This record gives sequence, C-alpha cells and structure tokens, in this order.
Amino acid sequence: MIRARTLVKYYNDFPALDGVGFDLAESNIFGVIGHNGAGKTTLLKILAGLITPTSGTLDVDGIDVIRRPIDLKQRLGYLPEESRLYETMTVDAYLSFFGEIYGLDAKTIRTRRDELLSSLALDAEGKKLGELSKGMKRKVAIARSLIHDPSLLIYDEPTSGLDPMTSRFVIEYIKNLRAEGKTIIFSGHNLYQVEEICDAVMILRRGKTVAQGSMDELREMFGSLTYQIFFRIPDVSAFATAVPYTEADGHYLATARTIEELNRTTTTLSADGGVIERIESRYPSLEEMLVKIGK
Ligand SMILES: Nc1ncnc2c1ncn2[C@@H]1O[C@H](COP(=O)(O)OP(=O)(O)OP(=O)(O)O)[C@@H](O)[C@H]1O
Repeated sequence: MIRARTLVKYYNDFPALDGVGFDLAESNIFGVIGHNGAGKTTLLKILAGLITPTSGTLDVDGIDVIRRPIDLKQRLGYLPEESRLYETMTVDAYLSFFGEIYGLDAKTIRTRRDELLSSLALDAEGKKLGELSKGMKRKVAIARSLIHDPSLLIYDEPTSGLDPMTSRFVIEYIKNLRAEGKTIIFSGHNLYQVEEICDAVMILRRGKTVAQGSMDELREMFGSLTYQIFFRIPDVSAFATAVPYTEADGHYLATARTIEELNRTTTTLSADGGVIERIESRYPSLEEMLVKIGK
C-alpha cells in the first residue's frame, strides 16, 4: 500500500511538483501522465526514494521513504527514462552483477536470471550490452529492475522509443507482472496504452494534479458521454435534425450529446427514410482529456 501526501519539490525557486498525493493498493497499475515538463519524472524519482521532496509524506508498506529511502531498495525495481548500461558487459554478467548488489546468492541469481531472460524472450547469449538493439537494451533494463523480485516497480516511460511490437510486448509484460501481484507505477506518453492497462491514472499539469482516479472516474470527470449514430439515408436533405453529422462513402455519422438528443435523432431519422446501421456510446479518450487540459 502506498500513501503519498502533498508532495512538493522545488528546484531552486521552481515548483516542479506542487502538492501531489494519492493512495495505491498492491497489485495495481498506476499511470502518471501529463505534457512534457509536467513533473512526472520528478514524482517517480521521489516515489523511488531517489530524490528528496521539499515537503510532503510518503509511506510504502509502512516504510517512511523520505526518512529511510534505503529501506525501500529491496522491494523496489526502478526503470529510469534512459538506462545507461555498461556497454562492455555481457547480459549475463550485468544481471549477475546487479543480483550481487542486492545480496542474492549465486544459485538464486542464476535461477532468477534464466527465468527473466526466458520470460522477456531475450536471447543475447554472449553478446555485450553495447551490441544490443534499443528494444533488447530496454528488456535488459527491465530484467535488471526485476532481478531481486521486488514487489513495487517504478517505470519511467518504459515503452518510449520502442517499435510497436516491442512496445506491445512490454505492455503485456507489465500486465503479467500485475497478475503476479506486483504494484506498478509508470509514466508514459502513449495514452492508449495507459488507458488500456492502468487501474488508476493521475494527470499532472505544471506540477499539480488536474485529475486522478480510475479510467471510469476520469471519464465521468471529463463528462460528456456521446452517442454516435451510424446511418444511411437516400436523401440527406430531407433529414431534419439539429445534431451535427458527417458523411463518408455514402454512410453518415451523427453525434448526440444526450439520451434525449439520441431519441429525437433516431425518431426523425426513421421518419425521414433513414436506416440506422449501428449506435455506439463513446467517452472522451485520455488524449482528448489532455488536449482539453492544455499545457
Ligand atoms: N534537476 C533539475 N533542476 C532544475 N529543474 C528541473 C530538474 N529536473 C527537472 N526540472 C524541471 O522540472 C519540471 C518537471 O520536470 P520532469 O522531468 O519531472 O517532467 P516530466 O513530466 O517527466 O517531463 P517529460 O515528459 O518531458 O519527461 C521541468 O520544468 C524541468 O525542467
């Protein structure tokens, strides 16, 4: 369980983070989103005990992270925005090295390393880190974050710069980590991925929380469920409607903003000789929310 309260971080006199807080239960995925410079990395580094906030409190499973960041190390796996790997080391040597840093014995390191290489589909036998592709390097960094089997993972933009296949792989991998009972906090700019996998999302703007909650709660906050009516009509000039509609390839799409508008539109449409093909209800996407919030 994580409890963060009124976290503030000033860089000189600039408030990069300004009163952010949240609760997060275990085995959940928490997404932190926002425009460039909104404060995501700053928040993630505070949560990982890597930088000290100017003020605020942070409790992870009873550990006061601000006072005792070292106590968090064994249960934390952190993936920075850009991992600098030791280019001349082999993958095996690199993971073993980190296993040793975490105090694991040789047998545990071997078992854990082999499990991770296999689950991450990382076949880098004998290769040096400097010879790996960006996607493989990211997988190695993920393996490093997991070598000591931590319960909390903090991943800063884990899919940035990856091709669609590798990006999808990483997202599915994160979902599996949740299924294993791990808690994951991550930031990202791919909002469709955030929407897909997060149990809760925080939207940051200029260091402040603009909105946070489950995707359903955010959709409620940003309101406006709309109804999209897909239809055909022989003579559209006969369609006496007040709702906006568009045309593509002889098919039409009208958008109603309330259930009353939906009812009125479908009634008028039938009376005017139209045929409804389907009706979909639609909430605003995270992307639309971010655009609405502005920089
Ligand atoms: N060490 C630092 N010294 C001074 N200012 C900093 C420092 N680190 C971050 N900042 C500033 O704090 C603000 C928040 O930065 P942060 O890296 O947390 O944003 P972000 O949301 O992660 O951005 P991005 O999406 O571009 O990675 C930015 O204006 C940044 O310039």
